[in-house]
Amino acid sequence: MRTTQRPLFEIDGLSAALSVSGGERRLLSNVSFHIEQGETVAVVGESGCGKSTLALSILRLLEPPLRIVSGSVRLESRELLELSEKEMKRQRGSEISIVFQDPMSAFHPMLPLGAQLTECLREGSRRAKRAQCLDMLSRVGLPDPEKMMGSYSFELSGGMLQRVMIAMALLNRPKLLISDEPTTALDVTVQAGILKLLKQMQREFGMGMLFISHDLGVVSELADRIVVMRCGEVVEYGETVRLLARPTHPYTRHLLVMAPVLGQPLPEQVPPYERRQLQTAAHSTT
Ligand SMILES: Nc1ncnc2c1ncn2[C@@H]1O[C@H](COP(=O)(O)OP(=O)(O)OP(=O)(O)O)[C@@H](O)[C@H]1O
Repeated sequence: MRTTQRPLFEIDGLSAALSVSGGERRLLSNVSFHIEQGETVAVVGESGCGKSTLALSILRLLEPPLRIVSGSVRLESRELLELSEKEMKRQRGSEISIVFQDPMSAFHPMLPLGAQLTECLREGSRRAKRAQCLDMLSRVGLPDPEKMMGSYSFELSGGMLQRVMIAMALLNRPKLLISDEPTTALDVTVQAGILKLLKQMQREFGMGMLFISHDLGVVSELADRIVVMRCGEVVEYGETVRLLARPTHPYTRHLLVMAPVLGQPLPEQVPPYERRQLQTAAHSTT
């Protein structure tokens, strides 16, 4: 429910484009939504719809030929698109953190994990930083944090390394955590554990979470509200329970049919002829 106060995080009319010879191709068109403190908002859509472009735009990490064209991105009323690069650098990793899809590529293979974790902390003595890292590693459910600090990324399983990445993202207690397909690269058996951990950490720290996924089934467990994106545009946006029970846009219905985890029958509101079409489409692509 929208309060009268400004939300924790707000995107308004955000558009981004890719420069191509003779013009531009829109990758995000007029994207708007907000996230309250302690709330999870999921952005869902198929590959190529612009989810990662959105995450990188929020962090101002888009590189040419990609660029933000217009709009506004506010964290606690601060306009991120107007900050200097130095100010924005300070926001990243402290006020807004991100957990990426592939934990293996997020760490330097030749540096012990402990050194990479402590590097994220700006204040405090070496000893205090180490203590903070050990505390966070145990909070994310890793056994033997001392040993973990001296380990290298290639020595850990994907699931364990994803937990280290989550610990790293949370070290500075960010106000907003962006999770960009955090379980896609992992075994099905460890996915549920990582989702549970993210939810638990979010509750513990009271932060807002933007959860990016191609899978409506995964986000149905986690999100308070869902933003459905297609070809860079928001086609539907609403509370999870309502959106899953009564999707209004045909594309949302299509994603529902494609969501294996959800395993629910199609909502009654989908007319019979459309059900047949959607089910046939789902079967023909699997
Ligand atoms: N650096 C780039 N150069 C050219 N095109 C790009 C670049 N980055 C993204 N795109 C294009 O922008 C569109 C959106 O890509 P984006 O990675 O944001 O989608 P996505 O929804 O995150 O997809 P996925 O789930 O596969 O990561 C795609 O058509 C993609 O090909």
